[in-house]
Amino acid sequence: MIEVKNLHKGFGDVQVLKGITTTFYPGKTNLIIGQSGSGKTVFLKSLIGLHTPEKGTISFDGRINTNFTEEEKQEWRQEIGMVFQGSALFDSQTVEDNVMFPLKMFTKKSHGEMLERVNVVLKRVKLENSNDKLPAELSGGMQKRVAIARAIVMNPKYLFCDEPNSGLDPRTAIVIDKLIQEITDEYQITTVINTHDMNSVMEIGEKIVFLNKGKKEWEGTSEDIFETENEAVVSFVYSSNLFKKVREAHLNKTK
Ligand SMILES: Nc1ncnc2c1ncn2[C@@H]1O[C@H](COP(=O)(O)OP(=O)(O)OP(=O)(O)O)[C@@H](O)[C@H]1O
Repeated sequence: MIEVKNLHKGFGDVQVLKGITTTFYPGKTNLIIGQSGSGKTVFLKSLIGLHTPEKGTISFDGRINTNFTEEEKQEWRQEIGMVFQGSALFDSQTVEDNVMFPLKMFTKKSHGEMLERVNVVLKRVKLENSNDKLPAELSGGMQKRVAIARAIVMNPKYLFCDEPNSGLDPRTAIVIDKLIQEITDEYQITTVINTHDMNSVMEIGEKIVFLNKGKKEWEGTSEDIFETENEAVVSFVYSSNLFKKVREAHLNKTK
């Protein structure tokens, strides 16, 4: 569980995050949405410790990250998995080496043990038999699977994803979203995803936090988002005609 309390972060005179309070539970896909510039990236970077809060706290299962000793910080880093926009794989390394990287970096396992673990996670993302391929030989969707395998190879408690399905066609994007949701549930990971993708909101939004100008404007589930009267949420989420129609149909059905 990640508890964010009254989080403030700014740069110079510009206040970006203005007192965000929310809780993310294990086993749930938590989505951060909001207009460009609303503070989603600064929020995610604060969660992974790249920004230090000016005020407020972020605690990981009761442990406040700004209070960590160097040793605790090292331990906590190993509890975190990350999936970046564009997959961020090492182009000159094979799939196997990409996925093995965190194990080599953080553990003293033997090569055999590492390989065993790599094969488990590659199987989980349905990429068995791709060990020797280079990223360039894979489709965008397969590259994302490698990135997910690498993110979970250390068996993380927390998973952070920045636009995990950017650049994918809608069908592949949903497959990747569902994979993240299944893994989150299976391993009871606390997963936080930054997204622009309204399909993701509808498909895997178990908890959605809507940021507006650095404040938490609204939070709820993908079901709640159909029913909300919050004007800022409605105008953002239902800005396309397609989603407007989906919402109208849903509301008519439940009347
Ligand atoms: N390191 C920084 N220094 C100064 N200002 C910053 C820094 N990082 C972000 N900002 C500012 O914070 C605001 C929020 O940026 P952020 O990148 O978090 O938005 P976002 O919601 O992720 O946008 P997008 O959807 O376009 O990625 C912007 O006005 C940005 O210019």
